[in-house]
Amino acid sequence: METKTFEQLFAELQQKVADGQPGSRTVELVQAGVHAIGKKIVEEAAEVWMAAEYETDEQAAEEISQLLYHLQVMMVARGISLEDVYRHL
Ligand SMILES: N=c1c2ncn([C@@H]3O[C@H](COP(=O)(O)OP(=O)(O)OP(=O)(O)O)[C@@H](O)[C@H]3O)c2ncn1[C@@H]1O[C@H](COP(=O)(O)O)[C@@H](O)[C@H]1O
Repeated sequence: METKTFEQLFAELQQKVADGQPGSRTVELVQAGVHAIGKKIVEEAAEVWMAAEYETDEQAAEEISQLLYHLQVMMVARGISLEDVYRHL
């Protein structure tokens, strides 16, 4: 399976939102706004916690990928770049 890096995913999401790509969940979420995206982040974070405590490595990894995806959606919605975040690492 072809894998996608964090940077590649971010570039893809930015492009989809810039194009307003029909059928894109990312475009839908960005249109729904920061409040709706924030709720998804909290939900996914809880799922990461539960998966890490009670599920397999594979399930935990999947939940982590969903959390990272939703964090990137929030960044796109707020116009925050990878560099803006990396500066704090
Ligand atoms: N990495 C992800 C990704 N991770 C999670 N998700 C979405 O987040 C959902 C996970 O949330 P839930 O388990 O809560 O699912 P749900 O209950 O259906 O969520 P709700 O719609 O009810 O809020 C999944 O069903 C996916 O729809 C993602 N959607 C997209 N991506 C990537 O983003 C790219 C762009 O996607 P689109 O914008 O949809 O084209 C894709 O190529 C993917 O690589």
